[in-house]
Amino acid sequence: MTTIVAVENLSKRYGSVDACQDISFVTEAGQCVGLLGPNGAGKTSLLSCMVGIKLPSDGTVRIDGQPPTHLVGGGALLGYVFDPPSLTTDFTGEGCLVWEALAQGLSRETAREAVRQYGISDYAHRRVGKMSTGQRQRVAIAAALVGDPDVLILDEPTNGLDIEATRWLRELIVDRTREGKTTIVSSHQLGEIRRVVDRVVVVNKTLRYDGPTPEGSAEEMESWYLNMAGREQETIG
Ligand SMILES: Nc1ncnc2c1ncn2[C@@H]1O[C@H](COP(=O)(O)OP(=O)(O)OP(=O)(O)O)[C@@H](O)[C@H]1O
Repeated sequence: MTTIVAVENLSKRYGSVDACQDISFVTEAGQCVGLLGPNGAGKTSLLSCMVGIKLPSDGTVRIDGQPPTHLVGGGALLGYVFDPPSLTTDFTGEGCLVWEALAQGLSRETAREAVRQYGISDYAHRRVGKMSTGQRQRVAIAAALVGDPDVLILDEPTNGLDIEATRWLRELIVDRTREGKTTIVSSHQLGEIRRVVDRVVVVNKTLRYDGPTPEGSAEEMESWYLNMAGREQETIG
């Protein structure tokens, strides 16, 4: 097993707000890891530090041994999508993929191939600003995948996706894992998460759990999660 993502003693503070406190975990190449935690638990802050769009207050992140800030434009290693996706609204869907491909030193044809491969041809000619939430999300995911990155980080990617698109994303993640690619995905959809991940990490400011996805019914998983996230008392009370 080769460690591809290493988070070590990561803390993120915004003024007096502690979003993440002393979080450490590693992800092996080829794993799919689900990141769970209640609203405000620090998932987006953690993932933002992991991809280098925010700097940790303390601690380090290494993607294949390098700080993520050294990987800007290095899409072959790292792709990511946050919610809402950061796409230029005046670009067409295809334009976004072309932009991303050229930034990575890839050809326009690679971008056009990705439009076909990721099933966004029906609306890729439309401007992002005129797309539905789900269409935008699919374009953002396709743009993140244009360089076929070894590591893909997705923050609540099923937001706005319909049932067909949710299945599309699930199959895409499962295929990536089969190919030995790494995916880290945050979500509030426990049922969806357990269908694609090998392992879950639960945070609520601090790391609460890092291990295999629990077995059992949907209700049992929900109770397990609330307990891990430190929410069981509040829910029962
Ligand atoms: N830019 C910011 N400035 C100040 N506080 C922030 C900022 N971004 C996040 N926070 C705070 O940090 C904490 C963690 O927020 P974060 O968005 O990382 O949580 P999350 O787990 O992704 O939440 P959700 O599930 O609701 O998306 C929250 O208390 C939030 O209000």
